[in-house]
Amino acid sequence: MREVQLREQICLMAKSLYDRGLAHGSTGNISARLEDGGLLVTPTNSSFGFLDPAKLSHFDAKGQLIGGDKPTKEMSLHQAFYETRGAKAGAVVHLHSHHSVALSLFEDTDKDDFLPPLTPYPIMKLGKVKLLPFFAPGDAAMGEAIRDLASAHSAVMLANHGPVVAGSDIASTIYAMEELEAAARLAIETRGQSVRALTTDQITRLTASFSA
Ligand SMILES: O=C(O)[C@@H](O)C(=O)COP(=O)(O)O
Ligand SMILES: [Zn+2]
Repeated sequence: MREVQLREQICLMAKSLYDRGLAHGSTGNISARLEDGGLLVTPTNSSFGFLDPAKLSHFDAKGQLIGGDKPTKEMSLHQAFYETRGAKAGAVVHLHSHHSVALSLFEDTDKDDFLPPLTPYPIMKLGKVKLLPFFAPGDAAMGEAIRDLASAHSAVMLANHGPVVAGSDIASTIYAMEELEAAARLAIETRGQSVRALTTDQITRLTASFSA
């Protein structure tokens, strides 16, 4: 996708998240790869509801900031996904979406498989979501934690903070993020009740259609 179109798409999709309450205030950040290897990134302290395509932070393929406003404080987090996932990574999205954050607060949440296997789509679109410990926002140690996973997960949940999803392009990454939030909501709403989860065999078959 050309730079002008990508700028428009980032702002349009961010506004859609904001309008539906998936991003509030100035929370969250988005980055997306340009055809020349550079990156477009949401500026720090910007609101998804009011992004200006012309003001997105612009990095060249060498990682030098060459235009736009000051980038998100989470650049080390985003960079770690691009470094470890190579050509598979075309976009990275981070939110503070409500139900995902709520699910990360429970002591008994599975750290290696954050979402309970209740429906197919989260498994097909996200694989296993890794629950990482709490890091202060902007802490470069988050990038190290992502590098330690060595591309085994395309989605992680930062405990007491929010989810981060990497994908091949901006649209599919945001759709996968929405799936994560919907699955977390279902997990919260059915918590403590006697529900029929997917079986191990069903999960294995669904996992086969996802490649991290
Ligand atoms: O939680 C935070 O502070 C950041 O992770 C965040 O969501 C927004 O920070 P900026 O992208 O620097 O505005
Ligand atoms: Zn955040």
